[in-house]
This record gives sequence, C-alpha cells and structure tokens, in this order.
Amino acid sequence: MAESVILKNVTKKYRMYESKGQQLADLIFPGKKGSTFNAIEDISFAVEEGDVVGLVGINGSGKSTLSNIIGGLIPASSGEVDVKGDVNVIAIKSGLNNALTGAENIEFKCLLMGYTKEKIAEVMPEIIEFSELGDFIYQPVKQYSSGMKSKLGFAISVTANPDVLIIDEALSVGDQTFTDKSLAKMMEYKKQGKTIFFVSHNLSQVRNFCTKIAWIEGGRLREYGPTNIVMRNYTAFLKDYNQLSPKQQKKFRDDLAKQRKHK
Ligand SMILES: Nc1ncnc2c1ncn2[C@@H]1O[C@H](COP(=O)(O)OP(=O)(O)OP(=O)(O)O)[C@@H](O)[C@H]1O
Repeated sequence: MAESVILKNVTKKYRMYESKGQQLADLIFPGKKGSTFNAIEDISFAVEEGDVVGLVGINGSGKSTLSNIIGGLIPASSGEVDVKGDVNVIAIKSGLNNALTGAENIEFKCLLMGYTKEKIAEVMPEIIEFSELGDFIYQPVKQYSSGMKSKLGFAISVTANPDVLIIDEALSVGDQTFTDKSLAKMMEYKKQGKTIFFVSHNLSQVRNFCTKIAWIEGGRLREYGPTNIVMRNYTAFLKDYNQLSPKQQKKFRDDLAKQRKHK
C-alpha cells in the first residue's frame, strides 16, 4: 500500500508567559520574553492508505495538537507534514460555528470545500439524514449538546468523503446507535483504502478498529506500530500509572511538562 501521510520531525512550539505583563511586553517589543512549550516534539512516522491509526496517550500528551497539524487546522513550527489528498477533521473541541444553525454550518463547510449552490442543495438532505438531528438542524449550534455537535460534524465529514479522515474524540459523546453507525462508516472508508486517525481514550474501540497505534507521551512519539504490540505496552503503562496516587500522577505529568519547556 502507498504511504498517505508522512510526518518528519514535526514540532509545535507555543510561547508561554509567566505574567500578563510579560505577554504584553512581548507584544509591544517582540523578543525572547517567556519560554517555549513543545506541545509536539520531533514526531516522525508514516501511515499507509487503508490504515486506521489510533492516537493514544494520557491527557495533555499532544494528540489533538498532532491531529490538528495533520488536518491542516494549525501549522507546525518546524518539520514536514505530507498529506496525500483531501483531509477532514471531526473534533468535539473545534470545527463548528456556534452562532450559526446546523443547516448554516453545513452550508458554510460545503462552501469552504468548494461546493456549488446546486451541489449543496443536493447533499444537504443526505447530511441532515445522517446527522439524525431532525428539526434541531435549524437551531443555533450553541444550543446543541456535545453529542449533537459530534453528530453534525460526523455527518458533514462523511459526505465530504475525504481521503484522510481524523476523528478526535468525536465518537465518545454520541449515543450507542450513532457510534455504531459511525464506526461502520469508518470501516467502509478503511476498505476503500482511505486513511483514518482515531483519537480516543476508549481503548476497546481502538483495539477493535485500529490497525496501528501511535502512542504519544509528553509531546513525543513513544511508540508506533501494530495495534496488538503497542496496545500491550500502553495498557501495561496505564496499569502502573493508574496505581499512582493523584499526587504522584500529577508529579509524573509535571515532570514531563518540565522536559517540554525551553528557555
Ligand atoms: N494554543 C495553545 N497554547 C499553549 N499550549 C497549548 C495550546 N494548545 C495545546 N497546548 C498544550 O499542549 C499540550 C497538548 O495538548 P493537546 O490538547 O494536544 O493534548 P491531548 O493529548 O489532546 O489531551 P486530552 O487527552 O486531554 O484531550 C497541553 O499541555 C496543552 O496545554
């Protein structure tokens, strides 16, 4: 199978300030105030067409940052990101305009994808049907629950039929019927040789649906490989981590964060 996504030494740095004053001073006199935090650090791996890659890691490890970089929503600070074909991200954390209704969001997203008015009129009923939102589609998205937002995001992306689909926690908030329907759609995509990234804390879904796993820890790629191997190592790590007291877990995360901070 051909490679569809290639990441080479991808790093994402954010500037961190110790105070509001320092942030303001940096805006007025840009310089080296504050420190940098590597949300993602030197990540390299390649994914093949037909792969479903589970992105796993504890909170704050960098899964969403990496997904958003692959999805073209945010730029990397350095490194190379090569994605063959169209890419679409479905995330609970981003993607929809809260001030617009569901139907207006569909129209907006379709316009961004370059659809004509006629094409939008053609796909609109399909998207509404897949979303199962009924008349709520004419309500502003700010009135939606996270499950409803996820349904709308998933329905739009499925109709967009991208070559690379990124699902960031979007299936963890819907009801079981919708999740099953979405997972079935994901499998259909996989059979068509498309590439899927699946960010999830639901390890049984990752085990059942992913061909490979990228385990992110402290912004770095700790392990990448076949699901059975990486899952065995990741669950062993989680077992140890979950045995730590909340204070010890915090220390573990703080120590990792310290390694990501640079003056
Ligand atoms: N815009 C930003 N500015 C500064 N730091 C950021 C920004 N976005 C993310 N980060 C930091 O980068 C790290 C990785 O965040 P990210 O959301 O990618 O983690 P995650 O693995 O998706 O976490 P979770 O499982 O909790 O959703 C976190 O420490 C976060 O605080």
